Amino acid sequence: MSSLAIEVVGLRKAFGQQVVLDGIDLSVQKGTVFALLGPNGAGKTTLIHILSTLVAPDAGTVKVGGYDLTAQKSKVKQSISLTGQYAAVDEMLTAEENLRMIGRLSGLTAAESRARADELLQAFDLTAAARKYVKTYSGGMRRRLDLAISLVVSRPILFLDEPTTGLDTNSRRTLWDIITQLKEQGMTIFLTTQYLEEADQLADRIAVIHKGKVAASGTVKELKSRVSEEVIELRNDKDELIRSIPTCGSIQGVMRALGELAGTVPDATKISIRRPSMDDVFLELTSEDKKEAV
Ligand SMILES: Nc1ncnc2c1ncn2[C@@H]1O[C@H](COP(=O)(O)OP(=O)(O)OP(=O)(O)O)[C@@H](O)[C@H]1O
Repeated sequence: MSSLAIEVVGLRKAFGQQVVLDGIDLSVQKGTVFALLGPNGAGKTTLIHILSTLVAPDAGTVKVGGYDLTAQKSKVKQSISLTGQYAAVDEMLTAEENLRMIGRLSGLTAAESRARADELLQAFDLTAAARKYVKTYSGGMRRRLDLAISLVVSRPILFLDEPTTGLDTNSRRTLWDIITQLKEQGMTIFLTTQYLEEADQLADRIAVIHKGKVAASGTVKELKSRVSEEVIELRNDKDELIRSIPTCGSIQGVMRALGELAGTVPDATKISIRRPSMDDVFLELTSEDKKEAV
């Protein structure tokens, strides 16, 4: 049996004249977290919608859970859960009612639905609020419920479209913990995110899509090492960043970079050297004028 949960080869999708995905190749190992990054409008949601059978591709082969997306669509559906940006939660019901309703709709008995709802409310720290209307929930509680709802019936592959967008730091960290636990239970998680830190924290592998193609893919470490070894940062009195310069990490590289800068940044009062971040990777891969490391 293949060790891959998702295999995509030559995937294409256009909406009218607009080519959104122009030959995407990627693969995701079972039991790992895979993060898809890309600028706004890069096609992340479109890709997740194709992989979760909501949108048909124009060309390419896609296997999800070992099944062919086109020829074995119902098998694919039975292998996946999806939490989208606008999940189907009824705000006029309580969390408990929402979970039980989805259980019943998914074919569980009343007793099974109740037991599964209780289990998920506990796992997602929603027991105290279980009987409150969802419309009274905070953004973080709401997002935990979205995720819980998509897990009422346990499936091996979970798609998460921007799971933490708009959440505060604490809620984001709680969701990261939950996602990590799901992975530890053996689930494969494919997520899209605008937060590079999220990909950095969670993902075993990352793909950056840009202009319809995979601009780069690999582990966080591999992607960071593609950019530069070290980044010099210059800041002013107010600690605002005024220049960042990628370097090859050698003393000569740092000296060269500083030599080239001489006299060009009179406002700079502080200097630091740091490892590249995912932001550097993202900018390097998606910006029109790339900065070469010196
Ligand atoms: N059903 C559709 N009909 C026409 N155009 C569409 C449709 N769905 C998406 N698009 C277009 O495809 C492009 C990619 O959209 P998509 O939502 O996949 O990007 P994204 O990377 O998820 O962006 P964001 O980070 O802003 O959510 C956009 O230009 C969008 O307008």
